[in-house]
Parts: sequence; C-alpha cells; structure tokens
Amino acid sequence: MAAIAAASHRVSLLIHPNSRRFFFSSPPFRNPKNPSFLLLRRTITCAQQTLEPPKSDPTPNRRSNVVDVLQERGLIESVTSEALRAAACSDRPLRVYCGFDPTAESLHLGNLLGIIVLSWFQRCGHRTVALIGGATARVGDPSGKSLERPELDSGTVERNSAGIENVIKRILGANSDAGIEKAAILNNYDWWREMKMLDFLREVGRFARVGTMIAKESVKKRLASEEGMSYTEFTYQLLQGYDFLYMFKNMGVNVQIGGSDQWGNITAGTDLIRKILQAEGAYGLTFPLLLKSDGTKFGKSEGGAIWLSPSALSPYKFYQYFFTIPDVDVVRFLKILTFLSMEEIEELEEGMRRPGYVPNSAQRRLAEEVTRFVHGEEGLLEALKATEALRPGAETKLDWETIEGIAEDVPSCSLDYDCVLNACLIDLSVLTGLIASKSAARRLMKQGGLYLNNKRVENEEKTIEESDIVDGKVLLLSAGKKNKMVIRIS
Ligand SMILES: Nc1ncnc2c1ncn2[C@@H]1O[C@H](COP(=O)(O)OP(=O)(O)OP(=O)(O)O)[C@@H](O)[C@H]1O
Ligand SMILES: N[C@@H](Cc1ccc(O)cc1)C(=O)O
Repeated sequence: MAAIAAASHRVSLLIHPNSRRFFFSSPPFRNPKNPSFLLLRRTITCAQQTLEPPKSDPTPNRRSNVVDVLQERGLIESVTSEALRAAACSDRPLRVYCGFDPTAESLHLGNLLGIIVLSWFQRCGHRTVALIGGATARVGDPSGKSLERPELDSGTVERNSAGIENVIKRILGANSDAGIEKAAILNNYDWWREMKMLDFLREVGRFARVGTMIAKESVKKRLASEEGMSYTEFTYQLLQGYDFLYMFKNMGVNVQIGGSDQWGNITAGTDLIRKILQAEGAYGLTFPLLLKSDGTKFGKSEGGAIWLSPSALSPYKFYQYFFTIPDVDVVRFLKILTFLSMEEIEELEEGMRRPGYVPNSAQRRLAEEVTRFVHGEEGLLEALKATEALRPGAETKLDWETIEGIAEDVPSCSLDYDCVLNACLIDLSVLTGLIASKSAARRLMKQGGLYLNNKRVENEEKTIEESDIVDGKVLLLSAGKKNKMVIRIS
C-alpha cells in the first residue's frame, strides 16, 4: 500500500484563489518530505498565480442545503444515508466526487447530469473532484451493459482522458467564476498503476464478500445472460469502491455521486470504507438516469449521442436539440439541466398554459441556459447566429462566413459556377437532392415553402443570378423550415 500512497497525483489547475486551505489535507500530503506533497504545493502555487482576484459574493447558494436543492429539482434517486442531509449543513464543507470513464473522446448529455450535480455542490459551498477513470476504463464497467465492453488500448484511453478532461475543465472552470470553489480533476490511473496484485488481494480483496458482489444488479443481470461475465469486469466494483476509499483516506473525499446505474459501485465503496477503515461518514448519492422519450438512456452506445465537446457536436446542433424538445419534457429538463430558480421555472410553466403563448418560448430558455453552461457565452452566440442564419424568412443579410459556419451541420454539396449560374431554381433543388422531383418542388413553391438564401421564391421561372451567389461563393436553399442545402460554388 505504501507504493500506492506514494503514487504521484495529477491534481489539475482548477483551484480557487480563496482556497488557501486546499482541501487535500490528510496524509500523505501533510508530510512535506513526501514527493506528492511537493508536487501538490507546486501545483497550487502555479494555479494561484494565474487566477483572478476573489469576487465579493463568494457563493450565492452557500446557505442552501444541497440535498434539499437536489431533491426539489428531481435530481436525487437514492442516498446511502439520510444523515447526508445533516452533514450537508454542518460547518465543514463536504468533499464530493463523480467519476467518468474515458470510453470516448467527449462526454455526453447523460454525463452532464454528474457535472450539474457537482456544480450544485460547489454552488452550495462544498468542494468537488471530477475523477477520470484512466484505470477503470481499462477494465470496463458492466453496470447497465448486457455485453462485455470492448478492450481499450492505452493510446485510446489517454486520448479520451485528455478529451474529457478538457470538457470538464471548460464547463466546471467557466461556471465557477462567481467566487465558487473550483473543482479538482484527478485520474485514478495515478494510484492504480502502482498497485500490485498481491497488495490488492491482501488489502482490498480480503474484505470484499463474494456473496455481496454477486448480488449487485450489474453482476446478477450478466450472470443470467448467455455470455456471462469475465473475472475482469466482475472486479470493477472493487476498483471503483477502492477509489472512494483511497480518496476518503488521503483526500478527505466523503461523498460519491453518480447516475442510478452506479449504485452498486458506490455502495461497494461505502462498504469498503466501513470494513477496512472502520470509518463512518462516507455517503453515496445517485441521480435518476436521463431518459429519452422512448425510455432509453441518453448515452453513447445507443447512437445519436448529444456530445458536450464542440468538435463532436456544434453548439448550433446542441442548441437546436433543446430548442426542439417536446413540451411535455421541457419543465423537467429546466429543473434538471439549468440553474434557474424554481420560481422562474414555475413562471415559465404557467406561461405555457396562458393564451397567446409563443410556441417554444420555454424551450428557447432551456436551450439558452444549457448551451451557455456547456459552451459558454461565445458558444451560445455562435448557436444563436447560426439559428437565425438558417431561419427561412429571416431578415439578416447572409454572408459567406455564416453559411460556412453551418455547412457542417446541414447537407452540402459543391457545384461548378457554370452549372449554377442561370440554372433554374426548381432544377437546382432537385439536382442537389434537396427535393425528390420537379413536381414536388413546384408544389412546395406554390405552398410558399421554397427559399433561396432565406427569401421565399414564388416564381417557377426563377434562375440563379450572379447577385444571388453570396460573396461569390455559396447559396443556401431551404425546403420548408427544416430541410436545407448549402451549395458551394467551385
Ligand atoms: N442518461 C444518463 N443519465 C444520467 N446519468 C448518466 C446517463 N448516462 C451516463 N450517466 C452517468 O455518467 C457517468 C458515466 O457513465 P458511463 O460512462 O457509463 O456513461 P455512458 O457514456 O452512458 O456509457 P455507455 O453509453 O457506454 O453506457 C455515470 O455516473 C453514469 O451514471
Ligand atoms: N463507473 C463509472 C465511472 C467511475 C470510475 C471510477 C470511479 O471511482 C467512479 C466512477 C462509469 O461507468 O462511468
């Protein structure tokens, strides 16, 4: 275990300038001769030099009990003990962690819930850790999975870890600037890489009861399946359990949060802490899984993931996803995914029932709030600009940059200048594949649904003139409100 204790810790930069008392205070960090202590000291010093001065109102929700807040918003599925509520309003801030296995280069909408719950803890004055599962991703969490996860090579795990670290830093870093304690980012590979098999069996395995391990939902389901389960995946719960114990002992982390599918792994941790350290005061909290309207989980395995990284999904598409959420889901999403007050959400809900309600107003608010949280003010502006540029009938003058900005998000094609100039619009809309046939294009035009550069066209004889080609480079055709085609002129 000594080898583990001495393992180096990559503690990332997200440390608030107010936190002179940085929270990792238990051994091995108290010993100034310990190399980890020196590393940590250096990291703090570097981080302090670059952070802005503290703001006057440190934590707006500091006095709120985070458990009450989460419960009111529908963000609690289970807690391991009701005593967490009292612990949340004691003088000592809680130290909370949520783990994310780097099984893809970006996190997705389902994972955002963990980030939001961490952010609520921060806003209520607690301290947070986002843990990247560099070690656990090499094993594969069987929770909620009917098949063994494919093995990930080291290169992929490292690339994915860097990707999700960026996402977490960007979101939690940017949203902690109102004087809120910033999150630390750790990677569990830093303590697992030194772990020896014999040490693991002696220090951890001896305290884990096979009966209890088999009774976990994630194991039971898999044992009943034809494929069964590998010994590797069977041990996953102990790895996650030991992470909690390690951080509890060495860093004073006393709460673990996760989606409801993580219950078995989280309780594996509280059990190990009780048995090995004979300590009380470690808590687990799970939030409900965010489900699509067809009842399936928002994830990455199911396809069509709503990614949080702008390189995986543009802020425009991200915004559009929330803008088009059905009315039945919008209030629940406002409570779960935004930090708007409950009063404001109630007002929006009442507004939806009032005559004269402008459709999608609540969705617009939801899309703005979530996009700002995930992509920042700049990302939101980009999304709004693209939304306006793509709105048939919009008055905004189109320019080449705006159309290029959305070209990745809508179908596009390239055509020769000679092929486009003087071409009939009806022919062009069929040639590019926007509309299936000329008769369908004419019908749509009669109904007022065919647009060139957002301007409705009603003349069947309309041909493309030089002045129609935006900045001499592109055309934007729209069939109805939703179907678009960007034509690049080569
Ligand atoms: N739809 C969801 N709603 C709430 N939490 C989720 C959702 N999906 C994942 N999480 C949470 O995010 C964390 C990381 O989970 P995990 O890596 O298994 O997600 P995943 O990407 O959905 O995986 P996969 O799609 O491969 O099942 C866990 O705490 C998990 O409970
Ligand atoms: N098991 C979690 C990730 C995780 C990894 C290590 C932990 O200590 C905690 C959580 C998941 O599936 O994504």
